Amino acid sequence: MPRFAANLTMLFTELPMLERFAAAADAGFQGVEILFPYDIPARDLSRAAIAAGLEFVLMNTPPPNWAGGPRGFAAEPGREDRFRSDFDRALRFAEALRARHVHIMAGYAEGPDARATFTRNLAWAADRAPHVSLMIEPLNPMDQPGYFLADFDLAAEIIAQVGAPNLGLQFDSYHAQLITGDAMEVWRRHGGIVRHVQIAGVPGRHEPTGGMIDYPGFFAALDQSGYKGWVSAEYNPRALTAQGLGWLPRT
Ligand SMILES: O=C(O)C(=O)[C@@H](O)CO
Ligand SMILES: [Mg+2]
Repeated sequence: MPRFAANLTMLFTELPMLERFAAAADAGFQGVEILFPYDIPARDLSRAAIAAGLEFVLMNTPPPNWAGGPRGFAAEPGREDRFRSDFDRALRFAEALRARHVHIMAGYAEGPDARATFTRNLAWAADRAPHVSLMIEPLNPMDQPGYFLADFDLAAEIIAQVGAPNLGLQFDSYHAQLITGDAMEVWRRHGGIVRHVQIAGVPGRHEPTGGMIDYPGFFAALDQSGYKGWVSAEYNPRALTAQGLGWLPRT
C-alpha cells in the first residue's frame, strides 16, 4: 500500500493552518502538502510538520494565493523573468520546508510559442535546481479554462523533450478522469514517469469513494506497478474532514 499525504490546502480547513498538521497525523496520514505555502513563514510550517512527525511532500511554484489566483507562468511567453524569480522564491521555501517535490505551474497560454516557452523554462529550472524533484501536472479544462497543460500525452512529450532526470509527472486521478474519461488507462500509459499521485472522487472532487474511479482497484494497480511515491488526498471534504476518512487504508 502506498504512503498517504494530506493536502492541507483542502483538508482540515476547519482548523487554522498550523493546527492542520497534528490533525492530519492523528487521522493516520504520514505526509502533507500545501499548494501555496507562501503566506506563512516557512520556519513555522517546518516546525509544525516536524512536531507532528510528518514529511513535507509537495508545494507549488507561486503565485502565493490559492483563492482565485492564476496558476503560474511557466508557459507564458514574455513572462520568463517573472517565472524565474518565482521559481527562486519557491526554491527558498522548498529548502526551508525540506519539501520532497515542487510542482511547476504552467499558467495560461496556448500554441507552439507556449510549448516552447514551457519547455525552455522547465529546462532552465531543472538545471538550476538539479537536487530538487520537479513535476508538471495536467489540469482539467473545466476547472482551469485556458491552463496550458491539460493533456497527459503532451506532458509526457515535454518531459521527454526536456530530458532532465529531476523532472517528472504529477498524476492527479481527478484531472485524468475528467480529461480522458479513464484515469486507470492514463495510469497504465504514463505511470512509469509519475513521481507523485493525487486523488479525489469524480464527480465533485470530494472524498475518493463511490464515484467513477475504483480507488481500491487503483491503489492495487499502484502496488502492482511498483509505485513507491506518495498518494495525496487533494479533495474538498463533504463535511468535517475526519468524518470522511473511511477510505484511508490503516496500516
Ligand atoms: O489543482 C490541482 O489539482 C493541483 O494539484 C494544484 O497544484 C493546482 O492548483
Ligand atoms: Mg492536483
